[in-house]
Order: sequence, then structure tokens, then C-alpha cells
Amino acid sequence: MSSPVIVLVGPMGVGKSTVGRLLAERLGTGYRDTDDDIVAGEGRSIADIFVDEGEDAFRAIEKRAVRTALAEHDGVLALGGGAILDADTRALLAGRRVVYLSMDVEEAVRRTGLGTARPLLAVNPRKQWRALMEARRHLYEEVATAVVPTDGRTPDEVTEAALDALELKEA
Ligand SMILES: Nc1ncnc2c1ncn2[C@@H]1O[C@H](COP(=O)(O)OP(=O)(O)OP(=O)(O)O)[C@@H](O)[C@H]1O
Ligand SMILES: O=C(O)C1=C[C@@H](O)[C@@H](O)[C@H](O)C1
Ligand SMILES: [Mg+2]
Repeated sequence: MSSPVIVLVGPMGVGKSTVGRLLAERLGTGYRDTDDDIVAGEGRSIADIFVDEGEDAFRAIEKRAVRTALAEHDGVLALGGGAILDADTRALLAGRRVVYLSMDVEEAVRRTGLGTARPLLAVNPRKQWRALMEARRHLYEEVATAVVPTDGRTPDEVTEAALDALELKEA
């Protein structure tokens, strides 16, 4: 059974995909993203799953996708922004190298914009983002081995900071 070398968690748009790919390159390994697994497995977008079946159904699909990816993937794995809401998922993360990429609300609005691809931020993104973080910040911190702030840092700088925080050597 495999285990990811790094698991990335954090809110929508914080840079999990961007930094995840850079980390994978630096470590000479693969990158995987549970949101992409869900879209591929379901054959429709995450926004469509939310609209068609609602958030609870999406969370059930996500929980299975995370469990599978944690068991199969040995590279860098990024989880969807809300995956840590599930207590079983948080328990599965115990003892693994988990990096929480963080940012403040203004950076979040800059990075996610006002697009509809992120259903949870579709209406009043600034207020929604604050509310999501109130509910989730402690959960991200609970599962994290290292917290890496991304505000004012380039993706390369974030990557470097994550490798330093985990004391990981490159391939
Ligand atoms: N350190 C950074 N500084 C500035 N912009 C960044 C940084 N990291 C990522 N970005 C930009 O922010 C946006 C979101 O990044 P990315 O898609 O990697 O985030 P994410 O956490 O994977 O988001 P999600 O999975 O919710 O779509 C992209 O436009 C990306 O180019
Ligand atoms: O923060 C969240 O709840 C989400 C984040 C995205 O990665 C997707 O998993 C989905 O849009 C829900
Ligand atoms: Mg992503």
C-alpha cells in the first residue's frame, strides 16, 4: 500500500494545484488531486454535482475519493478544500505529512475571483470565504504537520517553504 509523500490541504484557490505540481517536480514524483479524481470518476464538473445532488452527496463522493487516493498514491496529493470537514478523513490523515497552505481573505478574493467554478463562493465571495474559514481553520490546523502561509509569496517561494518546513530533501 502506498502513502503520499505530502498531502496538501487548504481553502479554495490557495495554490494547492500550483504548489502541488511544483513540489512533485522538485521531489521527482507524481501529483494527484482528489477534485480531479471526482470529476473524472463522475464525468461531470464539481459545480454540476453540487447543483444536481447537493453538498452532502458531493461530500460522500469526496470521502471515498480521498480514501482511495490516500491508499493508492505515493506522490503529492492535494485534497479538495472541504475534505477535512469529515472526521473519518481527518483520522486518516493522522501520522502523515500534511501541509496546510494558508492565506488571508484579500489574497483569497484575488486568487479565486468571482467565477462560478467554485460553487461555495458563487455569491458574495468575501463574506462566504470568511464564514468558511471560521468553520474550518481549526480543522486545517488540526490535521497539519506544517502550516505554510502563502500571502505575498510566489508559488516557488511557497514550495521552498513547504520543503523547508517538512525538512524534505529533493530528488
Ligand atoms: N503563491 C501564489 N501567488 C499568487 N498567485 C498564486 C499563488 N499560488 C497560486 N496562485 C494562483 O491562484 C489561483 C489558484 O491557484 P490553484 O488553482 O493552484 O489553487 P487551488 O488551491 O488548487 O484551488 P482549487 O483547487 O480550489 O481550484 C491560480 O490562478 C494560481 O495561478
Ligand atoms: O472548500 C470546499 O468546500 C470545496 C473546495 C473545492 O476544492 C471543491 O472540492 C469543492 O468546490 C468544494
Ligand atoms: Mg486545485
